[in-house]
Amino acid sequence: MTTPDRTEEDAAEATLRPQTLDDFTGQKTLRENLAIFIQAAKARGEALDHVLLHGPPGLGKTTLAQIVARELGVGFRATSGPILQRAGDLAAILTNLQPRDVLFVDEIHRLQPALEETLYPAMEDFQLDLIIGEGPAARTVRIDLPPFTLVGATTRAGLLATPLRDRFGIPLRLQFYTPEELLLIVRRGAQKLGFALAEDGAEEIARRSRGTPRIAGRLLRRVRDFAMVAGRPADRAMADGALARLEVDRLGLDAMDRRYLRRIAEYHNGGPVGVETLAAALAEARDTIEDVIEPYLIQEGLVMRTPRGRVLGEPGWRHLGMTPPAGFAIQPDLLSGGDQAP
Ligand SMILES: Nc1ncnc2c1ncn2[C@@H]1O[C@H](COP(=O)(O)OP(=O)(O)OP(=O)(O)O)[C@@H](O)[C@H]1O
Ligand SMILES: [Mg+2]
Repeated sequence: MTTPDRTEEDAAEATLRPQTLDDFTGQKTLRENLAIFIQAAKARGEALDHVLLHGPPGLGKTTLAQIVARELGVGFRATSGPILQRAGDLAAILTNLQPRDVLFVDEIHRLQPALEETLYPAMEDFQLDLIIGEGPAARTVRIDLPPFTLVGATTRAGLLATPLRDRFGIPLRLQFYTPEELLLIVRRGAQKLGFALAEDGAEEIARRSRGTPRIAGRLLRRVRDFAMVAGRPADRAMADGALARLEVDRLGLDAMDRRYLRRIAEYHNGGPVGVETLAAALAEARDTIEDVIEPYLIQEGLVMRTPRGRVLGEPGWRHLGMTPPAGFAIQPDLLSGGDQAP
């Protein structure tokens, strides 16, 4: 339920998606910087420099990419790393862009290496090198592209090859949202859905959304369902009951989060334990653990990344209702130079 990854149900998200930079709550510094770069590019009549959006799922990368195109008043074309298979597909998209258009490439870290190399001259000089024909008769033709803005999105910038990362003039990192920001998002969402949500009900949802607008939207829609069926107003008690039934705990963690924490506590005495070991034990992909589960748990201090593996933090033990083993203390050497990706 609280997995920040996109699911089918999130098709309903479109209704809640902010359309303008002003409508976009939170990420204050990022938003202010972006507004300036957009204004300057528009004033010069040039394409905006390439933008890299990175951060955990559900924080607003796709939303921001659409907003950038709308604020620039240009066309928006979207594709994704795994969808693009052949250089020809990418060439077709690039040559069909209008000047200053935004090309959004989601999950850009999953782009094939060969396509990545096609992108380098396209991003840098707005040129495309195409190989025509085969064997000895093959020749390269160079095609001029309209100036465009590539907006790339990735859950971890560390997964990108350095030459690709370096070609983004505007790298932007999205942060988890504060409960106050989420409260604004929940209130606004309830309004858009035409749903009477009491202030304390909104607070409860905001507090338990794992710092993630996608989860806030999802919990909001579910609480609305419970309130409708129960025929009672959606206040704190209603929200609390609904979230408890969805197995969202008081910190907003879901069953998977708790399974992860319990594994470290019960099988590894609090760690350190390697991420591969955890992935195998939990039957989850390592990427899912690192991109989806861990970022929030780390931010909240429930778990820590150390060079020797994951270690349960004191709040992690407390949240599980367990006491740390005797002599539990984080050794300073464990904390220096963690293997955390940038
Ligand atoms: N700042 C915000 N204010 C209000 N709603 C937001 C905000 N950011 C995101 N949302 C909502 O959260 C949902 C998820 O956002 P989005 O799809 O942009 O996330 P994402 O970062 O692209 O996720 P993924 O990594 O899974 O692609 C959207 O429905 C959007 O309406
Ligand atoms: Mg997205």
